[in-house]
Amino acid sequence: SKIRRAFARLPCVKGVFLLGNVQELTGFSKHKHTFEALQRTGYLCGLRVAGLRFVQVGDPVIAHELMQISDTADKGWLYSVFERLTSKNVPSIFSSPTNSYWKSIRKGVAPAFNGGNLRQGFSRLNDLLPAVLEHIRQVGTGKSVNIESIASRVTMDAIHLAIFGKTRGCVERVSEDTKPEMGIVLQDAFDVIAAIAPAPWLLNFTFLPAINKAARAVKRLHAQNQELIRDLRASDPPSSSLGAHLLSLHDSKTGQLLGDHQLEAELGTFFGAGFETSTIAIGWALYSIATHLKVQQKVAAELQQHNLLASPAEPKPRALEWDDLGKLEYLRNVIKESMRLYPVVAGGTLRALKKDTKLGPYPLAAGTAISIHFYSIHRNPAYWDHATEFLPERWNVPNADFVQPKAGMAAGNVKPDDISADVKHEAEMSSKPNREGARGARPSDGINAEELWKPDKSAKISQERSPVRRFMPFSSGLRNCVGQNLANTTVLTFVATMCSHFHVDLAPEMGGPEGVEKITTLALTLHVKGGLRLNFTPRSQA
Ligand code: HEM
Repeated sequence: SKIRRAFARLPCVKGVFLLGNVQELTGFSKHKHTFEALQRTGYLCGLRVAGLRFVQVGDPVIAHELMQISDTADKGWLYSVFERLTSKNVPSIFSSPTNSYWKSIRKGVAPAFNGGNLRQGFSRLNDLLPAVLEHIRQVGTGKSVNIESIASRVTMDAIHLAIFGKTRGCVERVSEDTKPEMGIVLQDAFDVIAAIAPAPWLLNFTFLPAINKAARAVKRLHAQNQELIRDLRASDPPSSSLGAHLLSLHDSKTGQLLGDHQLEAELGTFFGAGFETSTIAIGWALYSIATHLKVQQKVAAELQQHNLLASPAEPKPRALEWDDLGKLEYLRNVIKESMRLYPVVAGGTLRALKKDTKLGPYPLAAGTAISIHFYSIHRNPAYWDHATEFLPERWNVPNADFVQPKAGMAAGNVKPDDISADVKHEAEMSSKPNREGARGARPSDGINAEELWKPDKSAKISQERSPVRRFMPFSSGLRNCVGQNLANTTVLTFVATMCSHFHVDLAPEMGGPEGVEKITTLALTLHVKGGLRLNFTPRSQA
């Protein structure tokens, strides 16, 4: 009742009688409706649906307070629903509160994503792409492809490479024009979670046909995860791989190596967190390029500058190399801008207050559930000029990931080189070399994938307080995405290769950007219902 009383003082948006804000919290376009609610209420408001109450935050400064290493808030109870996806409701790196278990897993797996290891695995990732290029050529000019079906085969194999050091052969069957079987199982189970998130107990009512279908999807995922563990135990993954790291992890409570249920939770999490997200990020990046001709021309010019662009005179340009990723600055900015306007995890992250806390002017009670809405933060006009326009150039400014100091901000208190605790921590957590990584990941070892997304990581922040992040497609603070270097590398490699070989257009049947907008929906991810269709015209054609 304390939560309820405090909640009642928040600006709220009128909802449906008894049910509440169904449109903002459960509707097809809930990302837009929540954003509109936040716009009307000063970027902090209370929304409720069927007895559940959420404080929505669309202001990066307030979000910053909540996502820091403070004891203000932690991952909330809603994350336990993800544990339904693994057997026995075991916590994982994703669902666990920020405790010693989480810390031991995070520290243990982070090195698998460091620059040295990604660099080592790059050529195998890159080797996946010729089959994709060939498939698109075979489809032919004037016919559209579902880019998510195609990209998902690469992202699935890329995650397999990261875990097992080998692919699952998904790209080999790219001509099937569907997502790989394993991805379909994952997606079905995640659809269940998105639908029943606030009421996971619903899964017990298996006598209802819809729930029965959902329960079967979750069961299939459990079986799939168990098969992955058997594979992992039977194979001998390279010591730099994520799989080897997982196999050598100890439970901080028992001191024992992780058991099967824990491994299942972790493996399921890595596939669940990395597959759909990376796939859709590729889709949004190519959509943005396809719908902005001048941007596409600039991307092509940059590729040409590095001899990576196909043309009638040069139908087979040289293959992309690891070092190119560091040089394609404009394309990286294009991808960042697409992640700003279309953050895959648009609904953001959830926190529960650990103690009574004032958010902005509103005192809230311990236990209050807070939703940090990335979509709104990324479009909040108080923090972004021309917030709804697609402007890759905005990323040319140093430290553009962070709230820019405004005139009148305590300029006298500038502390040069002050990197905030969480940024330092992020860097430490993700860059400690592992045993083999120590060989592969020396700082002098050429371009490190972690450095690719400058100015963020190497930011020299000069603000009085720790820097406030306004760009957070991978979340922010300690609980940010541990796989973001792999994601960024996969997305950039895929998009660069496609743009090297093809001119990309939005397929006419999508009905232009307006048509795409109409069928864009937010479940767990912000995606185009039914998939995004694009036309590819080979640049080698005259
Ligand atoms: C473009 C692709 C991706 C996006 C946009 C993305 C985004 C995110 C976000 C927003 C979070 C925080 C979620 C929350 O707080 O509820 C997160 C966490 C996480 N992501 Fe990603 N992710 C991507 C790719 C990946 C990949 C490729 C992997 C690994 C294979 C991965 C593994 C994880 C894990 C394990 C966590 C939990 C980290 C922790 O709590 O310590 N993600 N991701």
